[in-house]
Amino acid sequence: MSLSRLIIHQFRNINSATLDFNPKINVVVGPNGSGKTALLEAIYFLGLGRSFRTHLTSRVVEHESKSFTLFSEIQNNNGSIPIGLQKSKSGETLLKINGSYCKKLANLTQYLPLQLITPEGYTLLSGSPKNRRAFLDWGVFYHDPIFYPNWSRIKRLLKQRNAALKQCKTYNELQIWDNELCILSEEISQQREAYFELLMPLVKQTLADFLPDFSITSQFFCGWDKNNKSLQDYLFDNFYRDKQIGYTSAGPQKADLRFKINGIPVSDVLSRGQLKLFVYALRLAQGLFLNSFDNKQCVFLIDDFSSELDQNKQQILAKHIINSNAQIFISVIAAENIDRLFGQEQTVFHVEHGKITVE
Ligand SMILES: Nc1ncnc2c1ncn2[C@@H]1O[C@H](COP(=O)(O)OP(=O)(O)OP(=O)(O)O)[C@@H](O)[C@H]1O
Repeated sequence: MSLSRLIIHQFRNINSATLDFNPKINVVVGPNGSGKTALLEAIYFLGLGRSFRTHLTSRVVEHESKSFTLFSEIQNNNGSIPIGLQKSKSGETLLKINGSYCKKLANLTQYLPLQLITPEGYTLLSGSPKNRRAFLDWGVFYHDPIFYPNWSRIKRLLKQRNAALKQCKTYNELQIWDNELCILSEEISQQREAYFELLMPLVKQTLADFLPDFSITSQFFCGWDKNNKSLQDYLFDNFYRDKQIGYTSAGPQKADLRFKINGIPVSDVLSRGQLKLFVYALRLAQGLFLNSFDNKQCVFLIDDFSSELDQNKQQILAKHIINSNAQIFISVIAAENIDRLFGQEQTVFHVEHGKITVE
């Protein structure tokens, strides 16, 4: 899957643009505040139906306009799919996929598997487990079609269970949710673990190039200590404690990925540049996985490619990006080094005050 064409109207400072993209590498060059991130944000909006910078559509629509519109052509294994999305400041959404109106923005996710890497991307490793669950679940979502319905059901069950937890007096009153919750939790934990086991060898291959001086261990934590007791037993034993804190403290909603060097979390050992390289290794591996196991092409949005990486690391990273078989959009402030890194493989877009031109 790749984005072959994008027409933008009134999105941030981009008033109007018609862009034909390279199926491999697209470099977006421009000074600060020119609209590079706005272009990546527009692509992200098409892939996920939301922004990565704000949850308020009114911030994304051009100041003087009432709505933004994005038209795109997405190429997949069977041909081309037109997608149109319009969102207004007052909250109306119009989505058309392949000629038919569509109500759910969530339907967009199946057309353009997107990975975003921003300068703050290292929070995947240093931030809360929620970030790592989102990372893992992105891959499981595309790999295993029953993951999403299972996970949606678990989220609903947990919401009901947490509400009931506050009211009930004995554990037995929760049993009605826990029977189904435990079965589904086992299932999605197995799906997550199976995906992680297949992904890690790809991550390690890339890490051998990116961070050759470190030996990094990885571990999937399913959300409770499986070797100690079953989730059913945890839910029973934690009843009074959970009731006090007001939520369920064990289960797949607490899953995490743990990466360590000599037993210490990577976020306490690696520098910011090194953490950024680790995040690249993780996300590039997901792109490779999607390509080799799921026969889909991933789209990478890389905001501010060169930040915090020295020349040598940029070169190693560029080599992996070229070999990733994904479609890549990279934003940079200055293009000089980029030509040397990506050579003939790229199309360069210049952005100046929201106007985009092709080199
Ligand atoms: N809703 C909007 N309407 C019009 N302009 C906007 C809107 N929201 C933000 N802007 C402006 O759009 C410009 C583009 O911002 P963007 O973040 O895309 O810049 P950038 O090229 O990525 O810059 P940097 O290199 O500093 O990250 C900024 O000048 C910003 O003030």
